[in-house]
Amino acid sequence: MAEKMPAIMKTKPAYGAELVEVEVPKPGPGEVLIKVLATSICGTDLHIYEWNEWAQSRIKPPQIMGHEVAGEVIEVGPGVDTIQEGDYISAETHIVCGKCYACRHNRYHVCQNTKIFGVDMDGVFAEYAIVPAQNAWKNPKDMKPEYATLQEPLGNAVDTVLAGPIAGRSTLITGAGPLGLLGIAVAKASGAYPVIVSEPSEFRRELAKKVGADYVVNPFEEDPVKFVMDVTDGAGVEVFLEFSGAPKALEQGLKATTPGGRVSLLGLFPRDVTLDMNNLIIFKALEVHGITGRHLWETWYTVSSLIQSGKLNLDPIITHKYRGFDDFEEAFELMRAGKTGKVVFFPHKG
Ligand SMILES: NC(=O)c1ccc[n+]([C@@H]2O[C@H](COP(=O)([O-])OP(=O)(O)OC[C@H]3O[C@@H](n4cnc5c(N)ncnc54)[C@H](O)[C@@H]3O)[C@@H](O)[C@H]2O)c1
Ligand SMILES: C[C@@H](O)[C@H](N)C(=O)O
Ligand SMILES: [Zn+2]
Ligand SMILES: [Zn+2]
Repeated sequence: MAEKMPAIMKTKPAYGAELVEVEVPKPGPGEVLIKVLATSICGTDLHIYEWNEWAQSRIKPPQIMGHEVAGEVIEVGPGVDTIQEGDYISAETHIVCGKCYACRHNRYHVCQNTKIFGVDMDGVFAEYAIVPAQNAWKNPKDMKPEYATLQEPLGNAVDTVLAGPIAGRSTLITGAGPLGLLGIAVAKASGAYPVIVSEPSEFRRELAKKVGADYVVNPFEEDPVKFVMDVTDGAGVEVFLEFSGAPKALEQGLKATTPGGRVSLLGLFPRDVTLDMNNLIIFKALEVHGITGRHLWETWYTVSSLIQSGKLNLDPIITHKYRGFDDFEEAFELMRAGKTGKVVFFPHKG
């Protein structure tokens, strides 16, 4: 194995990142070293790349970026007995403490001491990467690396879609970015019908259709509430899944949800949102869920089984594949411009 490797690093507290040569790391106690077979870009990586306000407050350059991954374990550190060399793993990115009030209630997804790799420490946009053994998830050997790396964001989508009954339920999804697209795939595989998607980008509406959306609407040209009412004979949808983080989409989705329906909110809003709570939520007796991260480890079992079932239509979502990291800037700029679904790197060129 080479001693040095290329890695996409946030080198400076400014826009962008650099492709640099760094030492291949050694796994410490409780850690494993993986050969990265596939790694994908998350919206959080874009925020770090853009150096937005959140990134400025959280990231400490120099740091290797990236957290969605699939790889083969090539070395285990001292004290690791759950994972072996040769295991094919993906990784939960939230490193939880196991000791706080939330963890002791089995609510690891809201651990108050959560650290995230690729955010609070070096990540996986490299040929080799360190993963804490407690965060490793073993994959079946025949799972394609480009699917295995998507399991972490798929976990977000699964928790959003499956926070309540979905089979046979009319469903509105607002936002068909990478996560909304994964949400469509999960909703369709789980039997939702009809799945209506509100998304302003034509490119992403087309992707939504390819993934399986039954109806798409452009909320900037047509009223999505009227659209939903027309499709559902005036009833409104049973399930509203918010994947855009757009305040207007939230309001429209709540209006389009049938009284007594279910709402799951994953999108993060850029500012405080003002809503008519009485008429949009309370008098409609809506069931509202905030969604964050993934349930450990129940969600991973569901995600893995859904992929293995062959029912998740992931191929149209993976719009860009890169061998090596040489063209990483193009990948980031395309994603920033909203011209992608999921972007996957295969770091090893050979
Ligand atoms: N809660 C969590 O744990 C968690 C985890 C990951 C991501 N997120 C959030 O989930 C959201 C989706 O992530 P992503 O990577 O797909 O983001 P993205 O920005 O790529 O996608 C958002 C999509 O919403 C669309 N949109 C904008 N305005 C809209 C409107 N008025 N109506 C309908 N659609 C509209 C955009 O065109 C875009 O395609 C983001 O807000 C992200 O921050 C939350
Ligand atoms: C780190 C963040 O981007 C990640 N996708 C999460 O679920 O929290
Ligand atoms: Zn992420
Ligand atoms: Zn904790």
